[in-house]
Amino acid sequence: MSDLITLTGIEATGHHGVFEIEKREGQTFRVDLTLETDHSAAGASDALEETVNYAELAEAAHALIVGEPRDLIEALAEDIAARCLGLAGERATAVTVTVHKPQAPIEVPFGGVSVTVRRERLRMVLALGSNLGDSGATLAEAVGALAAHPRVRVDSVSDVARTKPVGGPEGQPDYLNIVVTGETSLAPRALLAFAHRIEAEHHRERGVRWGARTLDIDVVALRRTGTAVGAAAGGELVSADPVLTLPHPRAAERAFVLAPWSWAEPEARLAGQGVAELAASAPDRDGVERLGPLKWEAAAPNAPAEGPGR
Ligand SMILES: Nc1ncnc2c1ncn2[C@@H]1O[C@H](COP(=O)(O)OP(=O)(O)OP(=O)(O)O)[C@@H](O)[C@H]1O
Ligand SMILES: Nc1nc2c(c(=O)[nH]1)N=C(CO)CN2
Repeated sequence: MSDLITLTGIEATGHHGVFEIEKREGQTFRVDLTLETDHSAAGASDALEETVNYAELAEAAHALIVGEPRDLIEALAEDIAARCLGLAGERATAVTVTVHKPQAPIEVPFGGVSVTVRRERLRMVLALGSNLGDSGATLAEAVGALAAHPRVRVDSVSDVARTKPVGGPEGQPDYLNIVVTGETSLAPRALLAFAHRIEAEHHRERGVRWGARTLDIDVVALRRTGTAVGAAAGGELVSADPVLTLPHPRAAERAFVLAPWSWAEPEARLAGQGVAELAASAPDRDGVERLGPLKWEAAAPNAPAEGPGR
């Protein structure tokens, strides 16, 4: 989508800032935002329901400027981006938000200071595994925690696979593995940090490489929205960053990831190849047994609702 809705100069007094005096006295904040959308339907029908009402976007940004004080304008920009994507839902793919702070406490003459964030809705594929403790319950709670995040939407949870351990020390218990697909408006690094937080809540310890673990959550792939599941590498994010390598560097050779993913999304592709075909030729394919659905809804901390960025 390459059509835009742009709002500039949404202005109000807010109480954001690191310093106590900023929180107490307040100052002017100004916001510009651009929503990436598709105007073809609204352009043809002339119907407000087919687009995102710019007044709602402006009111949302205004409410956050005058609302709960944040220390950083980065955090305010992040909140506004999330709210706009939540309001727009499927009608937008991305938003760019700039927060200006013209009276910032800077001791030298300056012409202006601002931060800009761009956030987009991403299709996500996560692989979860566990081979210590009550693995079924742990996986169910982890899916519940993912679904309860306001900026994550879980669309499908694969059947559970019982799998033979791949790599790592001898004598580990079998794993339970699942794949979760859905959408997020979190930045990729923030999604990984959230996954690590859920792992930590389940007492994940990192010792021996590929050692037994209570819970592992890997980001297998992220894809821009608006590209079909089966599209060859369509919109797939690629990154060589060791903190978050995309797609996951070992996913394409792991039947314990590929098989459950193909059960949840039979047409899925990874780096241009069919996931089901990759699963059928992965070295560990004979160690994968399909058990059945995971009952996770009851484990959700809050009932899953709405969608990313609400
Ligand atoms: N796509 C990714 N998903 C999850 N972690 C990743 C990814 N790319 C890089 N990493 C990094 O890998 C590091 C090790 O992750 P972790 O301890 O989960 O590895 P592991 O599950 O034992 O092994 P493997 O990476 O082979 O699945 C993490 O600190 C993380 O920053
Ligand atoms: N069967 C199985 N083997 C593994 C798994 C896993 O989830 N399942 N995870 C690993 C590192 O992430 C290493 N080996």
